[in-house]
Amino acid sequence: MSYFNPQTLDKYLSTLSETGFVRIPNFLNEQKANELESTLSSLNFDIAATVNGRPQLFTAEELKRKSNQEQQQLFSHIYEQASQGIGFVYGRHALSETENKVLKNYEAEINNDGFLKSFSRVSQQNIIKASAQATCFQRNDFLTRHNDVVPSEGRVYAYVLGLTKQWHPDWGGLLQFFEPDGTPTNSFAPQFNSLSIFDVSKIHSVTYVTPFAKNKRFSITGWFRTK
Ligand SMILES: O=C(O)CCC(=O)C(=O)O
Ligand SMILES: [Fe+2]
Repeated sequence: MSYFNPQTLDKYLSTLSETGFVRIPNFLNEQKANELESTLSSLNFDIAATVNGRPQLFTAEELKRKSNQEQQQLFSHIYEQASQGIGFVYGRHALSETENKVLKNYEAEINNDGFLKSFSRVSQQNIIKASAQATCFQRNDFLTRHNDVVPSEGRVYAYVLGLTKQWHPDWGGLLQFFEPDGTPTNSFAPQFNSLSIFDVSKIHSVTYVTPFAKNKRFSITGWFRTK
């Protein structure tokens, strides 16, 4: 059984090179997508947040150990920065450090030669790897506008593999693109087993997940890289 759904990537890759982004539906074999979804549903995520302008990771226990006052101070600092368009809060689990077999297997599959070659061809750059992290956005999580350019990592394309089974667009959590002046353009609502790919220079955000979101927004995200 093949890990990916047999489909021709070519038409999607031409859209990617013409517009800078594309979404491929039904990307993985259905059974593999279900397996990843149930893996993420029971995974421990650290909490990634921007503190004093720097990304920080907390374990859930570390946050719980803080007093109410410390938590309030931390979040009022995070929200003050966010009000100026800086920062994020969401759950993250790095695949480079995971012991989980299902996730390890995913990482190996997304790094298969065929993909790396296809993405090298479209970008006309030598893509040597795809990085990966599992993410979970729940109520009150967000990721403000940014681009994904990191020259030291040689990021070329970002990808988001959607693993949320049920989502309502009114719950937020949209992958939202913007013009450089902040005008919103395209937007992708979470969609199970879709692979969204975009040029790292595109400005984007994950919109605030509302307090009435009933589910968690699970994804595996990463970058196709030259370094
Ligand atoms: O989860 C998403 O849709 C995008 C995540 C993202 O922009 C990032 O991790 O840099
Ligand atoms: Fe991003």
